[in-house]
Amino acid sequence: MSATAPDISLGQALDQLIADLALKKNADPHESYTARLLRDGPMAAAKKLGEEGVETALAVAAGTPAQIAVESADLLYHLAISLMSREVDPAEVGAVLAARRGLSGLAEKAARAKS
Ligand SMILES: N=c1c2ncn([C@@H]3O[C@H](COP(=O)(O)OP(=O)(O)OP(=O)(O)O)[C@@H](O)[C@H]3O)c2ncn1[C@@H]1O[C@H](COP(=O)(O)O)[C@@H](O)[C@H]1O
Repeated sequence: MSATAPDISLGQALDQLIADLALKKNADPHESYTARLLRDGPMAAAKKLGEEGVETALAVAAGTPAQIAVESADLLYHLAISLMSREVDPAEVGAVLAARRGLSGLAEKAARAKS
């Protein structure tokens, strides 16, 4: 991995990506991979997302930090495509994460086990 810190945060890069993808939604599928994936629909997007999840997991298990970063970026791209393919606003995902903030995963699990 690079010795210096990147000059863009993951949140900023994701916001930028999501804005860029919205502009590609109705592009020519011969000129835009995004448009091609969206044309192919949610089932194809889900398959691609699963593949990228496995590739990321394999990188985490045995890859270098740089390989993990590359596979993670592919995974996030295909997650963004998958959300678009089902018309889920990425802000909804953000809201779920924000609502969970400060609630320990362990406490949440324990509360679930009792109900
Ligand atoms: N961030 C990405 C991005 N990340 C990953 N990918 C694509 O996803 C692929 C990773 O999936 P795979 O390794 O499975 O690739 P593959 O086997 O060639 O894929 P398939 O043949 O199975 O479709 C990469 O090779 C890229 O082609 C991306 N394609 C596009 N973007 C962004 O989307 C923008 C719009 O792209 P277009 O819609 O193509 O103009 C670009 O400017 C980028 O910012």
